[in-house]
Amino acid sequence: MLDKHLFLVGFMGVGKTTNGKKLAQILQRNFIDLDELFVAQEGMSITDYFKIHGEADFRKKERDILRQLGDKEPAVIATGGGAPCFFDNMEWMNENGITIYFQMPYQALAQRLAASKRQKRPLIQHLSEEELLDFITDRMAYRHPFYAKAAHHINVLELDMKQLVKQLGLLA
Ligand SMILES: Nc1ncnc2c1ncn2[C@@H]1O[C@H](COP(=O)(O)OP(=O)(O)O)[C@@H](O)[C@H]1O
Ligand SMILES: O=C(O)C1=C[C@@H](OP(=O)(O)O)[C@@H](O)[C@H](O)C1
Ligand SMILES: [Mg+2]
Repeated sequence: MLDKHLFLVGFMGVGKTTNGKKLAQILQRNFIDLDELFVAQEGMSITDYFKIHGEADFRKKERDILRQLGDKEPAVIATGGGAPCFFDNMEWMNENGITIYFQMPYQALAQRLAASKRQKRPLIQHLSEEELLDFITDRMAYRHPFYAKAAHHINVLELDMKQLVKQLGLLA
């Protein structure tokens, strides 16, 4: 396990970025956030990129940036919530590392997203908590089959990263 990337996948707000940093620290590896890399390379926020170029262009760039990671040393990589659901990104991640699907109940996800800085996430920035729940339910109907191709499925609502490391034998 240790000589491959670990790709964290799952819906917006499930904690890929926050937990990814912790996981990388525990495993003493580099941490890469696909969204942060996107912002650094394009020189603008994801919200601005969506406004100026639209989602279709975002997805193409996101795919290209993901592919750049193939020859980097093994890292913990937090993907954006949509990345696994476009092109053959999920197959590519499965070929180039270990994929871990972070899940939690939709209600908890809606609460968490409502409390977070929504302006950073263009797809949900104008939604109320109630609308968020409908949005999550709708999108997950489409997205879950992509996420479900991950090697490991983990409920992260009450899981800390030390437990995850043990559960998956990541330090073994
Ligand atoms: N274990 C946790 N408990 C409570 N809130 C959390 C936890 N992990 C993340 N959050 C919060 O949830 C929001 C989304 O987390 P984030 O890591 O950005 O998710 P993702 O990268 O999957 O979209 C943030 O506001 C973050 O502070
Ligand atoms: O689910 C999505 O389509 C998106 C998720 C975001 O990442 P997080 O999952 O880290 O919020 C970011 O890539 C962009 O706003 C689109
Ligand atoms: Mg994130």
